[in-house]
Amino acid sequence: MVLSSVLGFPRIGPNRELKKATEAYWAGKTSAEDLLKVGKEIRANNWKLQKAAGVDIIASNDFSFYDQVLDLSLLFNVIPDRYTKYNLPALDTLFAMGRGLQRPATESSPAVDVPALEMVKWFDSNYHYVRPTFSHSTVFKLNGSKPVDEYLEAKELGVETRPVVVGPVSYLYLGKADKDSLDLEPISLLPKILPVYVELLKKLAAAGAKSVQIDEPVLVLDLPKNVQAAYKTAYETLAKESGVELILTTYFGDVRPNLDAIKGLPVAGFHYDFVRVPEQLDEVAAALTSQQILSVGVVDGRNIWKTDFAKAIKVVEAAKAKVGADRVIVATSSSLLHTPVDLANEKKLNPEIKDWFSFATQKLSEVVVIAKAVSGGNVEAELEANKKSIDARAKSEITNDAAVRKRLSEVSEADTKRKSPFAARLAAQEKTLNLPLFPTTTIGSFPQTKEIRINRNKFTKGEITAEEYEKFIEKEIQEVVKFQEEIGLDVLVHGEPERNDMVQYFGEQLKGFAFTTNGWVQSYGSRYVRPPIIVGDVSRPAAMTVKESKYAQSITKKPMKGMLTGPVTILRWSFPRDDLSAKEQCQQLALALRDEVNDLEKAGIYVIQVDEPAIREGLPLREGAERAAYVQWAPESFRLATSGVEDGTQIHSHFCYSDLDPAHIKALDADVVSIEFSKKDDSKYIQEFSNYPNHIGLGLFDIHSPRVPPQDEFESRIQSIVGVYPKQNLWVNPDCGLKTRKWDETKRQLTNMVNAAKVYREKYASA
Ligand code: MET
Ligand SMILES: [Zn+2]
Repeated sequence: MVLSSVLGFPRIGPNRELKKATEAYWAGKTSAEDLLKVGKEIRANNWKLQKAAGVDIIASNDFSFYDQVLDLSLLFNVIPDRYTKYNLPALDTLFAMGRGLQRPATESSPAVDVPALEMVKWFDSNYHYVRPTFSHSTVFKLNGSKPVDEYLEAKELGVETRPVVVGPVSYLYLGKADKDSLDLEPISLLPKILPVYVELLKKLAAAGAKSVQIDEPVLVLDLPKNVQAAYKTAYETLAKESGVELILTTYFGDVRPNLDAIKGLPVAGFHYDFVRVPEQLDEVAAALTSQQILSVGVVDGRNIWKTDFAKAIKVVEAAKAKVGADRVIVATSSSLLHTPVDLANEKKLNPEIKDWFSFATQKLSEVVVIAKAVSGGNVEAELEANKKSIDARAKSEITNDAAVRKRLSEVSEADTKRKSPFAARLAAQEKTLNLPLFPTTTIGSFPQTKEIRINRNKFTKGEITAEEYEKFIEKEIQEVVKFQEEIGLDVLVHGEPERNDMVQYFGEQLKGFAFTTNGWVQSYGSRYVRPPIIVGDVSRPAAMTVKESKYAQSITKKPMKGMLTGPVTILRWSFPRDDLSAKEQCQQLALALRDEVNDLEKAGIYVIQVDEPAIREGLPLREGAERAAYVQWAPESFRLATSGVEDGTQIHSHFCYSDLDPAHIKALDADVVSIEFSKKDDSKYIQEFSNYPNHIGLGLFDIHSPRVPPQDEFESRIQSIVGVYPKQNLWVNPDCGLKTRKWDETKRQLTNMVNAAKVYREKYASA
């Protein structure tokens, strides 16, 4: 009998109950007890749901009020001193580390302003974890009992669970040294943290847990030798001293390059992601001892597609043939945290398309059916229905648009190159645009006010007509344009008032996309996203942004910048197809955007910005062929979208979010790029892009903060940049769009920025 296993379930609740409860608590509207109660209800529902679906191995401790890695930091007492001095209850310490602690001054105490710990992307997903931050003074000790409590809580409900915790090597390797301990290498703390893991595992065993899912996802990264070596130390200790069976769990990639590090470890078994890397089966199976279990992840925890049962069963059968039915478990590829909760909540999806989807709740039955199928159970009806749906999708016109395929097959290399090299383009652009030294601009969005949101809602609900809404948007554009002219910005934007979200706005107008009404997925803390779904071949039925940009240009003599989201970013922030390569999906998006870029140019827009903030996060986790291919096709897609214009049309691009590779950015061949910079106080970082051959704007202020840097601060920032970059290459702009700011701050921030640029312009004009 092959068992079924689910590695974790979304904790946000079917109707975002957790978000509502958490935010109400933060706002001081409800008590901690109220919040704890909601958490308990969500956990109970999740366990019961899984049990009712027939899942054999159900996870506990997959719940979190913020982030599962942060939970471990609290549990292991990895709490930097700056969060302990206010004597907060545990729950508030958790939130202080996750989101910072701000309190106004009172008569008896000064104001508190402690920033949050660093937040980092969880591998290549859109989930973010809070980075463990270690210092020489960190003292590991058990500081609570969350995993044990939640195990017992499930048990009381009659549900036997398998607790899940992030393992010691991954926990340390995902962390970093605190500011005061920069010489500390986190992995060197292994001997100190192991006893605390042992204590925790012993407590779980004492509570009755027979096995524990111990997540070691860093095994899919390129690991340094000392980290690889840490596995043996860690797991020999844990296995020997804890008295509980461990299932060492990996996901999101290929473990083979690190297989030697875990081969022969005294654990009960291993879990691998065979959705991402089915090819690893032979080698990982061969590395098992004769007793060890193989948990086979075949139901995708990262996407919304119905599992192709025939394909999944083949993989499980192959595993069975290698290790025997009693040592195989059928599982989700990863936790289901990254999928929306329940497809049943979607009332508006086209039924043809809806039949292709499977959200977390539906995936539970999938694991169960596959396990039954390979155990000889009778699931004929389920297999047949599944085959019908899979075949229908493969044959559907939505997934096969002959015109799109033909157009893509005709793309030539010339289509991905501008007509002339940068120098010639620049000369042509100087004529069209006639910009001063240190041209000033913004990144696109202006404050999304309450009024904007109210009117958009009214329009969506049909409470105002399209004409009324259009008039409202025009009025917003007028105000934004007028303001920019008043303070003397050089390249204007229309402010993006018509856009709900920089990806959704385009997805809604492109053919090949579907949208959910309730398909929320946790991004970080109480922030959830609802990614569009690429369901079929993508094309652009009609212009998407021309009307607004053209209108904006018609009311000013200054150049108006058109504003688009790039192909890589649209792909990365959507649920992609699993039946077409990422590269081809990106190229289809690029062609659709190319039409838009060309139409903007035709409409008299001669500066066009194509944002690619997600280009870095798309980089495959490991070095190798896949990564090498990505750094080719991702910039190439951008160039395919932007190379149809004349030399005199200036193409901008924009990036925010950390750690860009200058070589990667260079490959876009954009005339001007703007990058996030204001928070990088590292004096080395300023050099990073100094060889960038085209023009560049380093973001001069943090758009996430209401703080208004005074003019002289802007001047000294410009001063330090002018020392490193050729001054004729430089633009002056913020870090990113201003949509989350208030008007008052924005006005003062931009005024100071523009005035500082003017000072430098005059200085060099007279020099
Ligand atoms: C995350 S990048 C955002 C760019 C977009 N044009 C904006 O200004 O909001
Ligand atoms: Zn940005």
